[in-house]
Amino acid sequence: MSVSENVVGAGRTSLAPAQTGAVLRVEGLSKTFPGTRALDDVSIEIARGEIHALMGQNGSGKSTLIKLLAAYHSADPGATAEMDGAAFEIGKTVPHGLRFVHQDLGLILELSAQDNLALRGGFARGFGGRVLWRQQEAETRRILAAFDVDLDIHRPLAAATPVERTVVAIAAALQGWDGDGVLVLDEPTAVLPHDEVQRLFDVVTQVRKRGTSVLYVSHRMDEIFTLADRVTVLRGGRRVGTYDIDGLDSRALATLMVGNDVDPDFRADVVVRTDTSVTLEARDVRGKWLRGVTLEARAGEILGIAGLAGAGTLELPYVLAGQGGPLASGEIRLPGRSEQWHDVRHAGQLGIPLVPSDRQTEGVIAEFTVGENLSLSSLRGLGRPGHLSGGQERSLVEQWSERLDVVAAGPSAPISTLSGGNQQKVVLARCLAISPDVLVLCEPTAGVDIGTRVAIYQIIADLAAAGLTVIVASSDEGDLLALATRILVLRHGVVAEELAAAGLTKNELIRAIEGAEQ
Ligand SMILES: Nc1ncnc2c1ncn2[C@@H]1O[C@H](COP(=O)(O)OP(=O)(O)OP(=O)(O)O)[C@@H](O)[C@H]1O
Repeated sequence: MSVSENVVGAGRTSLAPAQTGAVLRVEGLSKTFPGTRALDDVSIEIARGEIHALMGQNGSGKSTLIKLLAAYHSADPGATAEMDGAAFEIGKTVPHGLRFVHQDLGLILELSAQDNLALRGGFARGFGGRVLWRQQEAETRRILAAFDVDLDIHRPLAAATPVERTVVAIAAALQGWDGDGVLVLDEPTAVLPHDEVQRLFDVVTQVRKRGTSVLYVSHRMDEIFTLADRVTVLRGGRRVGTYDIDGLDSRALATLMVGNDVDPDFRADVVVRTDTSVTLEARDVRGKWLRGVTLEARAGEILGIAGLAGAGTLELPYVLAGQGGPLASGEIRLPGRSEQWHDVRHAGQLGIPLVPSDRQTEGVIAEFTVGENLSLSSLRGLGRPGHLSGGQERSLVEQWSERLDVVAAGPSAPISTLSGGNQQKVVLARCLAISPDVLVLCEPTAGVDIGTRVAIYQIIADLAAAGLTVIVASSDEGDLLALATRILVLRHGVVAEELAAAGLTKNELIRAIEGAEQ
């Protein structure tokens, strides 16, 4: 399907690509890594002023395509590329009108918004190179005003919300450049809570109104249907096609990505247990955001934790796993093992595995291989005391890689060569490989594709059916609806509502999270 065959949906602010032409055109793009053909003869055209989604399963080549556009990787010979009709050497040069916000945002969190913008765009300087701070401040405010954010420009970004940081990264990318071009956003909402996603959409819509096209990578289907005009789907490094969003529904899109029928509204068939014994109790849990949470969970139960940013949702899993930091307080016990209560600051000794929300900094050890990352928690149980059995380690790694369908060149491949979603699968496998009785998950499917997501839901549901207690905190309502048997909704650090998950609709859950009247 060529760009000119597409009609952009009515009611959107962009023009049909046929009327506007392509601002970016790439043809015949391939990339081979040792042992992996990450992209194979891919073509893509971005129309002027459109929001163009790029979707595909983990490892389908989305990040590779973006890294080639950014000239981070070199391309295999044979590709051609044009920006605004001018040819450029893809993988070697980056045209002026092509800007990027990568997943890690590329910001220095110890510095303020003003300093971060100046580091990219340069400081306003006067005589003798002296920094003109007043001018610098005015320029920072001018840049950020375009995005309608109320941000303290002098405060370190560490204290800003995730969406504020994302906005600063977008502003930094667009600095010194108004109008035509393409802004590439690589999974900007991977771990943004629901309310902040809407704010980011507003920012993206403003960017488009300036006439800038957006190439938007995301695994979240609802975002694509809200925001995008067209979508290019990759599968196994090849382009499946480019489609008008208005002609698709989520099941059709999921099926294009995976290659066979997938139900994006999958709900795990987990039996609600009230007859089993309580396996985890926590009382008066407090922290940076938490203001006194008391909860209990039973064997075979999947307890969901929901809430807006700042409600303490994403802090709770860390505190329960003994990683809540110096502000954490409260008590926890695992009655299946002992009646003794433990201070949550020492809960680490209970060995509750945690799938952390930020796999880059907390989940994987970048210098280790796939196998080493996966077997890390299980080493004590492999072989005789003091003697690690290489054979047992290999078989553990093989078994879990297969079970979670980890796409890697092999167990000895560096973890950094895996796609983001496949790294997440390795982190999950590491936690499951120790056969825990209680498992705590924070954003378990961040950056994970729809097919794998459903596979992960099914594995967790099967383990719960066999007696595992699961606590799952997520900013993605889809995770909670697919998995949980019961959901605690946190507001302002306390449990504001408890919902039975059976029959719960997404709107009901969102209303509860936002604290609106039911
Ligand atoms: N530097 C590298 N060395 C070797 N293989 C790599 C490298 N970078 C990516 N790959 C491989 O290329 C393939 C495509 O990876 P890529 O990161 O582009 O996928 P993706 O679609 O962005 O996935 P995700 O949604 O999980 O982020 C994968 O098989 C990956 O393991």
